[in-house]
Amino acid sequence: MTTLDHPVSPAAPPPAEPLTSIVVDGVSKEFALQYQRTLKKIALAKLRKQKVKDTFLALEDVSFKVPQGQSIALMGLNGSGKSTLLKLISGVMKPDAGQVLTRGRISGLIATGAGFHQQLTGRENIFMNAAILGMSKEETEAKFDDIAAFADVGRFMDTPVGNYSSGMFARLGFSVAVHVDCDIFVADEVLAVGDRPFKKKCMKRMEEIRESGITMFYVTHAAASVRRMCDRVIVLESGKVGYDGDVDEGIKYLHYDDSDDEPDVADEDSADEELASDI
Ligand SMILES: Nc1ncnc2c1ncn2[C@@H]1O[C@H](COP(=O)(O)OP(=O)(O)OP(=O)(O)O)[C@@H](O)[C@H]1O
Repeated sequence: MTTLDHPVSPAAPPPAEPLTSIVVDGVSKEFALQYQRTLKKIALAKLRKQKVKDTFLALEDVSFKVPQGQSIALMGLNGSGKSTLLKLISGVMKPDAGQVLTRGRISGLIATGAGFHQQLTGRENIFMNAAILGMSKEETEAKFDDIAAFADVGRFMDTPVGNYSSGMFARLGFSVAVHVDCDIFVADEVLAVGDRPFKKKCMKRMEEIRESGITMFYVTHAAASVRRMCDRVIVLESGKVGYDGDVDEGIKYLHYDDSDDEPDVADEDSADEELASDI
């Protein structure tokens, strides 16, 4: 990942045209699929003239630009390449072809608990995670009470996160991510974790992030929250951009509004609708 010049400064006068926040230009990412794990199995497979490894193109020639302040829902079926694209944008991974350019500081949540150390306490992990996201110790100290209040893990703040439930883990990670001053916020299915009150709090916070002019790029399957929070939908299909444009058209494109959904899927959708309207 390369950085675009001139990070957004709060002191800068508002430009006539929004600055470009993210450029994804002809990006491809290939993964190696290892069929045999041990040396013995590899040797046996080679003797039997079986394939020991293969490659898989998770992203193929993906291109788009995002203006500063736009809020994008990255959608698509399981395995279509959403998380991989998010990792390339956040700089966790490098593309094999093409380039990704971003402007300013990036924060967000790529994987629940990524960068957390099981043996360290919630408090220690907040400081470590915040440092990874580019916050100084003083900055973290100043925001610590807000981060702790948002995570709301109570007395568990001073116990090792290895003893946390998966929801508590997610709350802590999300809480640090949303308290970082950033220009781009990326998030992978944040609303898929946590209980209902926490989901509500996350959505509210994400709305605040959006309203503050931060570029948002997040993966979701929830049509109602996309309608509420996004200006644009990008749909990935087997690693390629299948759709890029208006939100309502994007949801239609995905058939997420079809009335012949399975009952449990319809329930999930109406819960999402309810959650979005609750806020
Ligand atoms: N490190 C890796 N090694 C090999 N294959 C990988 C790796 N990471 C991802 N893949 C493969 O790349 C494809 C895209 O994965 P990715 O996680 O980006 O999809 P996704 O759209 O986020 O899926 P989901 O909705 O299930 O989270 C999948 O087939 C996955 O198995």
